[in-house]
Amino acid sequence: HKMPTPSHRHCPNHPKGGHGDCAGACGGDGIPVIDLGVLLNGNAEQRSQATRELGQACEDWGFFMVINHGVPEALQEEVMEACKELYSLPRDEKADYIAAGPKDPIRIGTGLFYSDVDDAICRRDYMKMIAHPEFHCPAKPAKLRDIAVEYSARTRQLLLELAKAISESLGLDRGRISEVLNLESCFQILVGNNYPPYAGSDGVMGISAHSDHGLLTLLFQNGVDGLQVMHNGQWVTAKPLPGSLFILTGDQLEIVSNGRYKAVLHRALVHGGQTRMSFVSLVGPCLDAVVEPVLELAQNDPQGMKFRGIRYRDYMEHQQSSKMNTKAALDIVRVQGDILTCESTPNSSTEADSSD
Ligand SMILES: O=C(O)CCC(=O)C(=O)O
Ligand SMILES: [Fe+2]
Repeated sequence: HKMPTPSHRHCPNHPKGGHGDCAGACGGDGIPVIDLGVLLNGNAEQRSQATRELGQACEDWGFFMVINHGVPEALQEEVMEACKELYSLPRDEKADYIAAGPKDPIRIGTGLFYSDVDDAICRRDYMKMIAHPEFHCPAKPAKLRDIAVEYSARTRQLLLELAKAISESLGLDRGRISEVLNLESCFQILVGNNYPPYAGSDGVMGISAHSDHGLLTLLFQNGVDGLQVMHNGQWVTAKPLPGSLFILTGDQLEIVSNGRYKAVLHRALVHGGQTRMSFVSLVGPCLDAVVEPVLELAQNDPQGMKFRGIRYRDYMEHQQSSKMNTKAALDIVRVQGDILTCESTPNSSTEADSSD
């Protein structure tokens, strides 16, 4: 059953029109803002209010900004700098990673392909490294390791705290999602995306519409906007509040919540004159966890169980091996006859392209 809808405060940034009301504070365009300081350290009443707002953000948007998150800005700068250095290494120092396949723990790639969902050429360079349960990191630049160890630990802790509050927002014990997904052994990947400037950016974009395969994704950027999230059928450009981090809901949250919290569809545009960079820290279930709707949620749902169980490792493999985009990967576990909208594009010619 649904929690009672909290009384909506009117969004001060949107006196009229647009997306109108939003729960709690909100940034431009009504994107919800979650104050982690209040969520973790507020008094009981403040915490339960913040938890309701978090649930509302997951349900209405699948996307929000966190403020007072405790990840030092200096550390974010260091991540950005180290990543730039990695990109600018001579090619032979990166050759092993460039040759790596989707199952390798460290991978550097250049994407240039046509996406027919967006009718655009997608142009993105990326660096991916698995950070948990085993930590992997390129040997150069030498400073990257310490920075990545700390950054991955801090963002993982933040995302796991959010997972507890999200669990509570679903009316479950705080530890329930963590328990069913074995988040102690969670999968975590860091991704640095680099989008070169593209003058006359008509028909060119950075990354085509997709949802992330994990549970929760944290993202920040180099001051150049371009991330868009789908909300109420419209693309909304995400403009971060100073000091905030973006959080996106992933496919595994949609599955465990039995469809109540949907994975957010998102994409990134390129900038005409500036390089855009984004940095992703994605947390998912333990690779061996069989992900399925939490039993209590399915039992309380008149439509019953909306997804079948699947091992996260298999889900990821499926998502990465098939030519698809948007949210087609979820269809493999969707229970037949379900009336949820399906946004799959079976004839798509794009590669699987989300943060893997
Ligand atoms: O660059 C962005 O803002 C989005 C990146 C993204 O969606 C991803 O890496 O999965
Ligand atoms: Fe993504």
